[in-house]
Amino acid sequence: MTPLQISKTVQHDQYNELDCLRINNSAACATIFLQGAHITEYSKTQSNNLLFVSKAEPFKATEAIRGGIPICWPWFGPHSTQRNAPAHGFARTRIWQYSLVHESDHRTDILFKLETDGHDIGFPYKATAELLISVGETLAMSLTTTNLGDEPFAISQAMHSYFACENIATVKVTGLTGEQVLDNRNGACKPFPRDFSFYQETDWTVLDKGQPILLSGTGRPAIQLNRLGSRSVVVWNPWLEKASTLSHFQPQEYQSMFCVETTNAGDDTRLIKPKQAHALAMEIQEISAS
Ligand SMILES: O=P(O)(O)OC[C@H]1O[C@H](O)[C@H](O)[C@@H](O)[C@@H]1O
Repeated sequence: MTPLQISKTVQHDQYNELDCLRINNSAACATIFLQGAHITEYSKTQSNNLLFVSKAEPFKATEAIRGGIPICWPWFGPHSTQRNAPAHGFARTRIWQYSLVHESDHRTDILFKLETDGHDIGFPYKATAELLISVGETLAMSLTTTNLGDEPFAISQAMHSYFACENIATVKVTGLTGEQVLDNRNGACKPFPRDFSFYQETDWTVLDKGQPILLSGTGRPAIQLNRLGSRSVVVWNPWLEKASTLSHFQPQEYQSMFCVETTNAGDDTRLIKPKQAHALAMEIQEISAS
């Protein structure tokens, strides 16, 4: 397909089996796939992609992309009761509708929308998920869930952000002073270290107060992660052994990625009443060379 210029800063393109939008403004460029409303590239002008995407990713229809920022919705992790429901919900393999809502020289805002009609496996409710992705000096994303039905429902969710790094051994996660940390591998609770480094398989849900988090030692500018509507973060690296069991992933790539996921997970699950909405938002900001 020849890319179609749909506005000054947005092109509609295709990569392998998937349609995508390519955004280019004076501050940054980005690639967002319509399947999953899935951003795989965010690069400030003259910089590298700050998101990790696996070299083994085939970009196939109905298969979740390994890397970027998968949207896990309307549940995170395994479904609480239905074993046959897909891990991390169904939003990441659906095609979302989009509209360009704002464009200037230095910022482009696109709104993605997914609607459920009560017939989806694991989620018998009517709802919309609306994801605003704003590409500029910072990358801002806001995911609003609205209950369109007559009964309340609970959701857990994530912006499952894969960050790129040169060497996992030097990465530091600072400011995540969780009061409760759950090790998702074995259910153990433990304190979260003040300055966290990766040295083994890590899969933690940290319940916190939603404060900013600093990601540094990545071999590129440090990142500040700001959140709204989130009092939990999932910190994940599969390390070598688990990496070899993952789809669309080369085992050694565990050294060049880590996930610090803006979530409503664990005890931070949210109840949404009829006609009400909940928004989960984050902003990723490069702050300096590290
Ligand atoms: O392989 P996926 O379904 O994309 O999940 C990848 C990972 O996502 C989260 O970080 C979970 O906490 C992990 O337990 C899971 O392994």
